[in-house]
Amino acid sequence: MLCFKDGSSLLRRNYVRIENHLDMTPFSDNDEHGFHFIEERIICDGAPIQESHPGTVITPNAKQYFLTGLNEEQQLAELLICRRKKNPNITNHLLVDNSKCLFECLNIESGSSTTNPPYTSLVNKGVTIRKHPLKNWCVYSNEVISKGQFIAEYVGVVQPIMMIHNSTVALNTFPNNHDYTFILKNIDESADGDTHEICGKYHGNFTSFINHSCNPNLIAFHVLKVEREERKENHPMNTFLIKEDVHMPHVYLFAKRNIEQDEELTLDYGHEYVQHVMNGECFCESKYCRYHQDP
Ligand SMILES: C[S@@+](CC[C@H](N)C(=O)[O-])C[C@H]1O[C@@H](n2cnc3c(N)ncnc32)[C@H](O)[C@@H]1O
Repeated sequence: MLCFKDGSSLLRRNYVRIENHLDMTPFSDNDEHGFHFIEERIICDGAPIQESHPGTVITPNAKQYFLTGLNEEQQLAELLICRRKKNPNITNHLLVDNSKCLFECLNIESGSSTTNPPYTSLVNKGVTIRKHPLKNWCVYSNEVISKGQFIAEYVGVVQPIMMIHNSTVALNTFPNNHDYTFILKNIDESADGDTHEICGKYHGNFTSFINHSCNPNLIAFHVLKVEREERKENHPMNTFLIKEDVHMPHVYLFAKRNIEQDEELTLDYGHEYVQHVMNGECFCESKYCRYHQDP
């Protein structure tokens, strides 16, 4: 059994059981395809880290929602902003700005240690990774998970998108043809498209092995970790950001609905990905599958 920190908590460890019912090949840390379990994302050398946007005001017309009640509107959200500092006036809620679908979470349970980031994984019993004849490795929950629960951060190597697309050697020599990239949403409006991605191919945690489903039970949020905040008198939140990394948000996975024990954890990779990277071949077996056609 592998044991690793999930990147969300400095104290808590998530447990991963590896099972391979097909050929009993052990999947280990640093196995034949060179996968290394890591605890936090790695920023690749040369990736420009932009810290800017002084005075960006977040959520001027904010509404309040609770994390455990994600609704359709929230599920469409593109960005979750996570403050490191607590605002004593606001407790346990998310704020949504409809115009940009900004999420803001405050005071999410962070454990007893002050060094803990705001998220502590609520998944106590960890996950099991098993092989499937068509999808290869799959991740299953070892416990019942409630809608809205935080699962883990998608970690890997953060790199400029061009790096992997130019690096055909790396892609072609990899012993399997699975793809492990997560495009980061660039929220810098002056920038031309997305610039960075997280590659969980060689370095990652169990989230690298989460497969696509057309009816997923997880949802990914792009999270900006606010390093510092300042008081601003006229602002409804009384705060504004003075430092954020707009190119490299963190990707946090949450339960989109209640999940049963031993249910496979899945995400919707999006049409572009399934069409172009998976050639439209989806084995999610969901009755809502967008790609499977009955013979
Ligand atoms: C991030 S990896 C997921 C883990 C992967 N199954 C493995 O064995 O390492 C993404 C790759 O898994 C495969 N995959 C994920 N979801 C799938 C699905 N619903 N149907 C078929 N293949 C899938 C595709 O090859 C895709 O590029």
